[in-house]
Amino acid sequence: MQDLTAAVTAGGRSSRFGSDKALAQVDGQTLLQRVCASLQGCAVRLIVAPEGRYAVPGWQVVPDTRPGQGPLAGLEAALRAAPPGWVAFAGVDLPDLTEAHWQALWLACTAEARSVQAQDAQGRPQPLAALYHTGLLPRVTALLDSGERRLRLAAPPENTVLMPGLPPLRNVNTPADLGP
Ligand SMILES: Nc1nc2c(ncn2[C@@H]2O[C@H](COP(=O)(O)OP(=O)(O)OP(=O)(O)O)[C@@H](O)[C@H]2O)c(=O)[nH]1
Ligand SMILES: [Mg+2]
Repeated sequence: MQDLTAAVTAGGRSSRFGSDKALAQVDGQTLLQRVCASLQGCAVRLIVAPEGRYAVPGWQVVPDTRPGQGPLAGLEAALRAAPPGWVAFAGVDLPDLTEAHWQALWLACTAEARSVQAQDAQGRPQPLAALYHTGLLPRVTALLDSGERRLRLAAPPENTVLMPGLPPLRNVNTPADLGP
């Protein structure tokens, strides 16, 4: 984990949630705190968000280079700010993320890989709780410049390692997703 740069992308508007979901609580902790806790073992720790919106001790806030353009733009800002190497990139809205999730992805890295992503039970990749290499920055910038916004295109499929079998990650988009 020391060799990974942590980057939590938190520049969204939470329009479906209705208030800032990063500050919503699960078991006495905010969603942002929970995701940060899963990445506390990383030496460099970044939150991509507007300056002044969040303060987490030990975490550096990096502003979006293209505010409001979505998580692919958040990844661009993260890859730009990170030292060369691997970035653990997470959404704020995955309260069940654990250090074990990141360690499993880290162990699955290969020499050719530029991204490592968990696959859910339906076989869908999970690009918002995934590893990305800083070498992807020119590709991500070119995608955004061309108007592309889909995070799942950030890495070429042939350089993406998919890992089935990890515990499913709950994704919070509305207050109902927080459970009863
Ligand atoms: N840095 C950054 N992160 C973003 C941006 N847009 C969304 N995100 C983050 O990407 C993650 C997943 O995005 P969504 O579930 O769509 O969150 P959201 O955009 O805040 O919510 P909605 O407005 O309901 O779509 C969350 O962690 C968001 O904070 C952005 O423009 N910049
Ligand atoms: Mg959104």
